[in-house]
Amino acid sequence: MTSNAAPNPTLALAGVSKTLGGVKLFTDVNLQLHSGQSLAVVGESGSGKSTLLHIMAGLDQADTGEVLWADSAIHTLNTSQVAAKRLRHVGLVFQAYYLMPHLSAQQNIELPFLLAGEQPNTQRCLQLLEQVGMAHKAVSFPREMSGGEQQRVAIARALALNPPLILADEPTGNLDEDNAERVLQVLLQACSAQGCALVMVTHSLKAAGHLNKQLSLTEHRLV
Ligand SMILES: Nc1ncnc2c1ncn2[C@@H]1O[C@H](COP(=O)(O)OP(=O)(O)OP(=O)(O)O)[C@@H](O)[C@H]1O
Repeated sequence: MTSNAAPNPTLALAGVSKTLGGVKLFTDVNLQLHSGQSLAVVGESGSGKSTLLHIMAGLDQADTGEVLWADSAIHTLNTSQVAAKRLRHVGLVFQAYYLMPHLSAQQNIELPFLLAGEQPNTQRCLQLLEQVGMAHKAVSFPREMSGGEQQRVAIARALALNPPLILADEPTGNLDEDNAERVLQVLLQACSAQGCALVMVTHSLKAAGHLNKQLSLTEHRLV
């Protein structure tokens, strides 16, 4: 590749389809997302948004089609190869947060550094806690936090290693209006300042409107 060639998209899906439990969720999903771009995926409950996000994350396999992270065709890799790449390439925010219950808020955000074999960047972790409005709960454990507080820690954790791709499932779902706005700005700032690409599943059309592009899973198509 020459130095002025266009970079590969951070995330690309081509011809992706999925059927679960005999029910067709979606078919022939195609998209490309580049550094700095943000995409909201909306659609009715049960339309398959979370499943699509899990396929983008390499946590679930498509029945057909290709999933690429930059130059890696992850549909051709085995589970441990995908997991190793995911650590660096993808920051994930799950609907159910999945914080480690025996770790404090700060330790949860430091965890990606340890998994990547790095010394935690304490300054960055504290800065992220501050950005999501959770600095005052740095030493609190998940059981001592509300759902919305855990959600904000999960968002900070997803950003810790500054991954090229952020995949967030309803990241504002449990937040009041002010905190929803706050975490949206944190996610969008990661796009504009760090060049992350962001996919956000949401039921909130207001939240979706903050992103560059909005697509809907409707009648088995992403349109
Ligand atoms: N392991 C599974 N086996 C069978 N069906 C499943 C499985 N996981 C999910 N489903 C079904 O697939 C459909 C899509 O689920 P998914 O969670 O992707 O939808 P969604 O659009 O994210 O919904 P919501 O907006 O309510 O979170 C649902 O009808 C769900 O019941």
